[in-house]
Amino acid sequence: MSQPQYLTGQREALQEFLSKYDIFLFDCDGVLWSGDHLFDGTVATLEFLRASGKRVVFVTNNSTKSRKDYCKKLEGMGIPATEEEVFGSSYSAAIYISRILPQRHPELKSKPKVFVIGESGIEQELDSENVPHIGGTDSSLRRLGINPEDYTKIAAGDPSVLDPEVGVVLTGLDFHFNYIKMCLAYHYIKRGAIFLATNIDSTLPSAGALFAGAGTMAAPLTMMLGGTEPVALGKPSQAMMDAIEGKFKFDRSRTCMVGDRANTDIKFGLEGKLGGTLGVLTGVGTKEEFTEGDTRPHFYVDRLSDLLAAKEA
Ligand SMILES: O=C(O)[C@H](O)[C@H](O)COP(=O)(O)O
Ligand SMILES: [Mg+2]
Repeated sequence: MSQPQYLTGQREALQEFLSKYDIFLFDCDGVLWSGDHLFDGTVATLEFLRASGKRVVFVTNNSTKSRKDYCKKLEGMGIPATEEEVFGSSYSAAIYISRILPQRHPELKSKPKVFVIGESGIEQELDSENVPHIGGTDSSLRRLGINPEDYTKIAAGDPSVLDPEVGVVLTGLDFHFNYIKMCLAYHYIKRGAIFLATNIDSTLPSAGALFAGAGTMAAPLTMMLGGTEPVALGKPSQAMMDAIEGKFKFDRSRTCMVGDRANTDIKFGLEGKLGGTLGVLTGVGTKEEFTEGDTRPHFYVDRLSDLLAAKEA
């Protein structure tokens, strides 16, 4: 397996690297920022790339925000962006549910609703595709524990707690995850609902450390279901890559994926047969993973702003 080329501090190698690509797909968490902490030089680097005629698309697995929310976050951090330049796992899942799934599962016509475990980003993107949904940020589900009547009603399939029109369960990063949501999702799936996830990242980088990722919302269901894994629509899913290519019509050979996580971002770029992948060491991935792991980027740098060294003096 080839060794990735380390580019930090290598002006000529960085210039040659940049000359290979017209479009950069940018992961967000762990590359541009850690939570709400913007990494130094991020704005200058994106401005440099855009001034050099490069196209920038933000491709994030973070399903808590919609494209509109991400535009606000990016603008707030001094990074101009349009909704057209943002592609998140919530949007990828919403497109899949509204446009791909009905072709494969005609039975969903009578079960159009999605039971959501996740935050507002998923609800907004399902709304953008006119997909009806329940759960999510519903305050009646943001409670601790479970009542005796919950047990009896769920066990009996009472339609007042198990909506008979739910045909899909979609999990994503949920900061209000709890027992009742898990039990409802399990019973929907046992009753035939299709098990999907926006993404199954194990951890979430924030404040320079790691926290529970979206995958930890799906994992308990997989255990309860005896090992059944969800179909995940975020990176590295090629359904997401195909949707992005369909929207931006880019030349894959002239496109580079920039990310901090080997098993999502780098795998996404490699399996998508992009012209290149660049790992950055400011998020989840480590130098050992990038240089000795099973999924290695073509290139890697310590931090995104190292690309600025390519600028002519
Ligand atoms: O747990 C998660 O959902 C992920 O850690 C997080 O959302 C990753 O976001 P990305 O690095 O793809 O921007
Ligand atoms: Mg990331």
